[in-house]
This record gives sequence, C-alpha cells and structure tokens, in this order.
Amino acid sequence: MGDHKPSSCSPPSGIPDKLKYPYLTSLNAAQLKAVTSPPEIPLQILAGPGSGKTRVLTSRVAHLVQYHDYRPYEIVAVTFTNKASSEMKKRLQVLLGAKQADALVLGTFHATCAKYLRRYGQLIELLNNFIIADAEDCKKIMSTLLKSRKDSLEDSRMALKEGVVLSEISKAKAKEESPDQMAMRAAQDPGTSTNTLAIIAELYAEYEATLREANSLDFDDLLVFGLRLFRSAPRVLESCRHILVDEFQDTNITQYELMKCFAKAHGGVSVVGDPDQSIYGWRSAEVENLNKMTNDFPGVEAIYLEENYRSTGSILSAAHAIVSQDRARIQKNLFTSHPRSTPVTLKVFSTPVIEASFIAWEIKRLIAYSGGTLNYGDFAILLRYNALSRVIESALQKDSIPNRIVGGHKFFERMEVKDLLAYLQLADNPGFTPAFVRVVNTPKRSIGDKSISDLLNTAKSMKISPMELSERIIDGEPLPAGLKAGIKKNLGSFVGAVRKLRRAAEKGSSVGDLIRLIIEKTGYEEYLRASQQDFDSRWENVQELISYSVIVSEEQARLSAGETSEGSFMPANSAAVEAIINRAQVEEKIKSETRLHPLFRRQSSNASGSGRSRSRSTSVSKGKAKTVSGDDGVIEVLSSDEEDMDSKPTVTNGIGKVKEMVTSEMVDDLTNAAEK
Ligand SMILES: Nc1ncnc2c1ncn2[C@@H]1O[C@H](COP(=O)(O)OP(=O)(O)OP(=O)(O)O)[C@@H](O)[C@H]1O
Repeated sequence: MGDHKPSSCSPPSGIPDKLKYPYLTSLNAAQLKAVTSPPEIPLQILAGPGSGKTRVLTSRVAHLVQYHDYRPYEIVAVTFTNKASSEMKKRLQVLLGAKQADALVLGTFHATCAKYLRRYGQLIELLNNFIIADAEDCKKIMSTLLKSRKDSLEDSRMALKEGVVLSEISKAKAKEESPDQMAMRAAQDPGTSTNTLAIIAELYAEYEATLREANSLDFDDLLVFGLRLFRSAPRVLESCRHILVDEFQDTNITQYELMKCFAKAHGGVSVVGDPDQSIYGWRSAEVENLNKMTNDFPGVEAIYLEENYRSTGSILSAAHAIVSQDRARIQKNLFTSHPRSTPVTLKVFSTPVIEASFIAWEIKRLIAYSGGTLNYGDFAILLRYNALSRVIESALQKDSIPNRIVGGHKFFERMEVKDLLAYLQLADNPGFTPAFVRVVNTPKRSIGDKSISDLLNTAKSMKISPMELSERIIDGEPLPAGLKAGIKKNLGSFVGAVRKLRRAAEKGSSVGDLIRLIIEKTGYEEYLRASQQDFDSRWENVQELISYSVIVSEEQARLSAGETSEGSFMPANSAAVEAIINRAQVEEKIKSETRLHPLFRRQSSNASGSGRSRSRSTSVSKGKAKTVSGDDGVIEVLSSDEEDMDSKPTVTNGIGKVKEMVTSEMVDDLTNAAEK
C-alpha cells in the first residue's frame, strides 16, 4: 500500500458539534460512527438493506469537505450505476451546494476512468479523442468478424453468436486476461467447449485490433486502459485523497485494482457494501474483494449498519433465518423499530401444480379481502429460475389473472420452446410451413433467407409443401429450376432429423423422447450453448418442456383411455403433442385479445383455413384437449414472434429482405417464424 500522508487538517478527536454539521443530526449511532470515522483509516461499512447506506455515503463526503477541509476534487466517489451517482450528486448538492458538489469526482468506475483517459490518455499512447464503442457498435464489429469466418465455423458446425463471444471477452477483460492468455487457457483444457474458447480467443485478438484501429474503447476497455494508465503514471492520481466505493460487494477484480490505485497516494478509502446482497457473480463480481481489502489495507475498520428502516420485523427475521445459514457469511444482525406486523408465511406443497394453484387462489383471496385497495398490479411472484414460470403461468391463466413476465418471455414464447415445438409440428404435419421456416436453418445449416425463399417459391409453384419439396430433393428427384445445387447438401441433415423424428413418433415414442431425439439429432444443445449467453436458463426451459410433456402425456392417456385413435398420425402420443401445442395456443389467444396478429386475423376470418389446417384436428377433440374454438390450433404457436420483431429491428430488416422475394402469404409465414 502507498504511504499514508496525514490529512492537512487532522480531525479533532470525538464527535463534532452536530449543530455545526446538520447532516449529522439525522444519523443513528452506527451511521454517525461511520461518517465521522477518521479518513486515514481504511473503512468498510457493512450495511444491510434499507439501513441508510446512501445517506451515510453522502454524509461522509460532506463531512470530508466541511469538517476535514478536503477540496471536493480530492474526493473520488464511485457508484455502481449512473442512476446511483446522479442520486448521490443531487443529495450532495443539497448538503454542499451546487458548486462544491459539481467539483467532486463522482461517477461509475467507467465514467471516472473515461475522465482520466481523456485528460491523460496520451501517457499510454491513447489519443484523447478516442471513441467509446457502445454495445451496438461492439456487436457490429463482432458480427463482421464472425461473417468473415462463416465458412470455417459452419464446417465445424459451430454457431457462435456475437453476444456469446462478447460476453466471454468481457469476462476476460474483467480479470485482465489478454487474448494470448485466453488462448493458453483454451490449450490447457482440451474438450469441445475448449475448442470454442480457442476460436473466441482468436476473435478476441481480432476484435481488439479492430477497436484500436478505430481509436475506440469498449466499456470494459475503459477500466482496462484506466488501470494501465494509473499503474504506469500513478502521479495522475496524486490529487485523490479519498476514494469512496458504493456497492463494493459487486466490484470485479479490475475495479478492485482500480480502487487500490486511487487509494495508493494517500491511503484514504471507504467502501460500503453488503456481502448478503452480492448479485453480480455472473458478471464477474468478486465478493472476496472484502476479504482481500482486509489484507491489502492494514488496519481496516469495519462498521456495521444494522438498523433497517424499510421492512417489518417479520420480514427481517425471516430473511435473517435464511441468510444466517451461510456459515461463511460475515455476521450481521439486522433489526428495526418497525412493528413485527403480519408474519411471513412459508408453505410447502407436494407438487408444483398445487403450489401454483395456491398462488393464484391467494392473489384472488387477498384482493377480495382488501376490499378493492389491492389489485393485480400490486403482486409480484419471484421465481428461482425461469423454467418454473410454466406451471405458474398456467395457473394464473386458468384463473384469468392477467400477468406479464418481467424481463423475458412467457414460457411458450421462448425461442427454444418454440424451436422444439416447431420440429414436433413438422414431423406431425409436414405441410405446416411456419414450422418449416422456423427450423429449416435452426440449428444453422447454411440455409440462408434467399435459399428459404427459393424453397418456398418453388414449393408453391409445384403445389406441395416446402417440407415435401425438401424430402423429394433428398430422395434424388431432379432439382427444380430456381434452386441452387448446394441446397441438397445443406438440407440433408434437416430432412434426416425430421424423418427420424417421424419414424419414432409412428412407433409410439413418448413426446418427451421425441423432444430428446430432436435435441440429439440436430445437436440442439450444442447450438444453444454456443449461440445463447443465457444457455443455462434456456436449457432449463428445454428440460421443463420435457417434464411438461410427460405430465400432459399422462393426462391424455387418462382422458383417452378406452378410445381408439384410428387413422391418426401418432396414435400413442398425438393427443399429447396436440395438448402441448394448444397450451401454447391458449397463451397466444390471451395475448391476441388485445393485439391480433395478421395471420391470426386471417385465420379467424376464414376459419376453414388456407390449406394449413392441421391434418389431425380430429384427434384433438377425441383426446378432449383444451382447444380454442374456431382457430387453427397450430398457427398461433409461432405468432408471438410479432413481439420479438417489434423489439428487435435487425430481425425485421432481415425479414424485409426476404419479403421482396416471396408472395404475401409466405411473408406471413416468414414473419411468424422469425425470431432471435
Ligand atoms: N437514521 C435514519 N433515520 C430515519 N430514517 C432513515 C435513517 N437512515 C436511513 N433512513 C431511511 O431508510 C430508508 C433507506 O435508506 P437508504 O436508501 O439510504 O438505504 P440503503 O441502505 O441505501 O438502501 P438499499 O437497501 O436500497 O441499499 C430511506 O427511506 C431513508 O430515509
């Protein structure tokens, strides 16, 4: 650690006169101790939720200025988000006045580093007019790099997406790992995913070169280059006498190193954090930084803020009963002067379905009990992971409780669920074009938009389905005019997978086994892993779909016991496939009540269908599966893509290109199948 330089104005001992420093009057004893702790003693403020840490942090800054006579520019205060820093600034403007508050170095780690790099970047050969590449810019760079490797990636059946590669690069930068070091890591650990890592390391090197050529820094570079600057020219931080870090539990290795650089000149450091609230492990946060600080800064003082001003006593004791089971946890005992109030209820259910029904029932009960003071918008349901939403969505829908998934899609609207259902639909009904469009190139098989539109156009002119056309091509029929010779090779694995699926279905494989077969024959798991950042969550959805199919199959078996299903395509499992698809359809029905998809509108106005009606609609009624009257049960499974297209303009652009080449009916199909 750097040498301690005594503060120019040593603090008088004891607690200052509160009347002279009004911000001290609203603090409790622990808060007061934290705010007035001598600035040269490294300080950890361990603050529980709702214990006033923002108040303490801002008061401490005010105290450094007003009591210890620090110049505002000698204080660096780092927050985790821009929102938090503007909130802090507002409060400091009140405490110190606008002029002094504006002179503080206040912002996120990224913004603070950017400030120093603009001023001193030339010391590390960085032009000070560098451009900060935002997420969209980075995606474009990576997309160009991936395109230039398209053939080799396809040869090795690798479907790398920009987001996945960028996320790996970001993780590497968070721990100061260079492209060469990443390549070494890949070489040391052989395996399939390591092969992917080796390619990512190469892309990382190319990505860095592209950024440097354009005099650009991405967000992570701001930290990496900041660190480089502060290490090679520590004098630029001479003026920093005290650094304060908010949400310290969420700092990563690079941010911790930055903090050390800021504290080096004068040793003044205060951090506020709560290890119990560390939620950014997935973004390289190192809760260990709290322990590291104890070693790196001798004499660290820890002050605990344990009085909670936000929650009732019951909520606090329930929370404590849970977190205190972590033996390695830094002990904190939150208390509150609020009453205990209504106890927290813990209910244990024998099945997820019963649990979900209870949740729906309880919401209705509480609304009725509140005499209208509560409504649906006042309830939140937290889930441990995404895949759990399926049962709960189902229960809420049964009880007509309107709901939305925050920050994601409903279960049956999720990409992976729709992909797998589309394969089932295609095996079941080869004439169903939207399913064909959705999965003919999923996972990637080098069948681009142009090839798909050629297939659709040719099939239409031959009055057959594109699936049938694909099968004929694979069976050796002469390639119709308008199709490129290479298409046969690329269609091979797709047709093969659909046929295997169809055969298994005819033999009566369960729906769960059919889904497993799709995954195996198409390499869907590997595809998801390589193309989706949130692979784990998506894979859980796949597992949930399999579990759901088992439940539905059992229900269907009970319902149709004793009935024969003569002439149906998949005798043993058709009703289950239907029921799953209809479940997705019901979801869509609810959504389309307010926003009808064009394709759905057409179906509604022409219920007899346009040749896309399901070949086995009879088996639905036989199996007594829940249907939506008058609609083609399958069309709607894909129609929720409209929402995805709204939110992802690049996809719309891609579709726009295809639209020029196909008929309007096909456009609807393509529109339905577009996603990602
Ligand atoms: N000493 C105090 N006396 C009365 N109210 C207080 C005191 N300290 C904090 N509060 C109140 O407690 C609430 C939480 O404060 P604050 O937002 O500063 O907490 P926090 O610890 O930053 O919260 P979070 O859990 O969001 O991190 C606020 O309404 C604040 O006004």
